[in-house]
Amino acid sequence: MSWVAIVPVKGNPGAKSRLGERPDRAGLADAFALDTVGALLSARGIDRVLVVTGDGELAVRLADLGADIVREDPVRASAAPTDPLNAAIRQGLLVARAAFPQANLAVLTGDLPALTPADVEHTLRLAAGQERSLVPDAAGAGTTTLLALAGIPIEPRFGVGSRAAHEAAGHVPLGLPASVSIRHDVDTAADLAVAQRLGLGPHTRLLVDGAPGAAASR
Ligand SMILES: Nc1nc2c(ncn2[C@@H]2O[C@H](COP(=O)(O)OP(=O)(O)OP(=O)(O)O)[C@@H](O)[C@H]2O)c(=O)[nH]1
Ligand SMILES: C=C(OP(=O)(O)O)C(=O)O
Repeated sequence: MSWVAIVPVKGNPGAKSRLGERPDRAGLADAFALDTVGALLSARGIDRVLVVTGDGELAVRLADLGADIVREDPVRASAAPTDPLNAAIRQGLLVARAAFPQANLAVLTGDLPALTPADVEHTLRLAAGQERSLVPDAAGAGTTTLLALAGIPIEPRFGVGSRAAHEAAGHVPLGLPASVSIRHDVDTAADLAVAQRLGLGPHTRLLVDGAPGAAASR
């Protein structure tokens, strides 16, 4: 089966504010996106990765990895000032549906620095059996990945309580244990310490290993 991934990336200066005021915040936010996209590009079954972002510098680095960039529409975002994340995702979904009408779609948050290609491939195998599905975050209330088969409408409702909102819209949670990398988005320093134990992707590992103990002690 053929899948297109859509990844929203806020970019800097505002990204990952819940990591707190720390000098490596912006670099870590970039690294999370690079590692998420790198794992997706290495996963069998993912044909294209579309990144929706307004951060031009990061877009160049993501494009160098092999991502297709959808430049976030500032008009669209400002028309939905309370919900720019879902506005950006809708923008990516429109591009994907128009360019790849036969593809199944998977929306992933761009903050999965421990994501492995093997976990992506396992997720896609499970998702092939459901018109609409989702992967909850490790805590269970949020969503890291929202999936729909080709031609099935998909309405993103990311944000607080998104798992329940997505389930109400017909997305079935896939049977993945909380330990798998695809359930581990990183919002806080504590999340980063957990992701470090799972195994970080190369961009994030470089930053975290450069400051030993930083992830666990903040
Ligand atoms: N393109 C785009 N992506 C967004 C936007 N807001 C959040 N994202 C991305 O959506 C994913 C999940 O968002 P969050 O976990 O809230 O990330 P964040 O907004 O950087 O983090 P906080 O500042 O701590 O809320 C991450 O990949 C973000 O980069 C947005 O306005 N536009
Ligand atoms: C975007 C989400 O959560 P968070 O911002 O906490 O990562 C979500 O779970 O839909």
